[in-house]
Amino acid sequence: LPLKYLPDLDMAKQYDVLFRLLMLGDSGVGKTSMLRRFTESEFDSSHISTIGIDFKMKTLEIDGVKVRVQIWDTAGQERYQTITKQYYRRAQGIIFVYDITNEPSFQRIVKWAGDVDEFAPTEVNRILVGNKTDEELSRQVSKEQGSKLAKSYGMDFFETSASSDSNITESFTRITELVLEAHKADVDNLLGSLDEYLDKAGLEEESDRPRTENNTQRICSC
Ligand SMILES: Nc1nc2c(ncn2[C@@H]2O[C@H](COP(=O)(O)OP(=O)(O)OP(=O)(O)O)[C@@H](O)[C@H]2O)c(=O)[nH]1
Repeated sequence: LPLKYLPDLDMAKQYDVLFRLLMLGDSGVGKTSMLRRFTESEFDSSHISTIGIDFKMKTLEIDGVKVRVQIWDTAGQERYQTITKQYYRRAQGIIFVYDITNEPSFQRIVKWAGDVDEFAPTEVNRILVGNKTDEELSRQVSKEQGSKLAKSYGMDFFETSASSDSNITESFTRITELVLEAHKADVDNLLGSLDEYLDKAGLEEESDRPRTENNTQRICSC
C-alpha cells in the first residue's frame, strides 16, 4: 500500500465502531435537553419541541474501544409517531425517559416500552431514566417507583438532571457499555481484522520501499 494512503487509515481509526441509540418518552420530559447537555455541555430552559427526529454524535472510549454513538432524539408528540417508529428497527440501544415531576409521563413508559417490543429488534438494549431531579419540590414519581419499574423490565435505572448536569454522562455511557457488551464478539472480530489489515498495510509498505539511500527522501515527499 503506498504511503500516501496512510493518513486515510488514521482517519478510519478515529473510532472503532458505530452504534445507534434512540431516545423515547413523552413530549417535554427533557430528551433534547439531555442530549444537548451530553454532546454540547449546554442547557436551555425553553422548550422547542423536536419535529420528527434529529440526531447528534459523540465518541466515547470504553475498555480501550473508541465507540462513536449516533443518538437519535425523537419527538414525544403523538403526531410524529408514524415517522419515529421507522427508526426503532435500526437502534441498538434505547433510552426511555420520563419526567419525575410529571406522573403521566411515567405511566406512559409502559406504552413506549410496548411500542419498542412491537417495532424494535428483540435484542435491543434499554435503560430507564427519570429526568429533572433538580425539581425535587415538584417530584411526583419516587425514586423507588422508577427503580421498581426498571427492575420489572430488567433495565438499569438512572435519575438525571439535564439542567444541573447530574448523571447525564453516566446514563449515556451505561447504555453504550451495554450495547458494546452485547456486540462484543462482532467488535472483537472487526477490530481483529482491522489490526490485521493495518499490520499488513505496514508490511507491504515496507516491502514496497526501494532499498536505497533515497529512502528518507521518498518518505518525506509523501
Ligand atoms: N428543571 C429542569 N428542566 C428541564 C430539564 N430537562 C429539560 N428541562 C426543560 O423541560 C422542557 C422540555 O425539554 P426538552 O428537552 O425540549 O423536552 P423533549 O423531551 O425533547 O420534548 P419533545 O421534543 O417535545 O419530545 C424545556 O423547557 C427544558 O428546559 C431538567 O433536567 N430540569
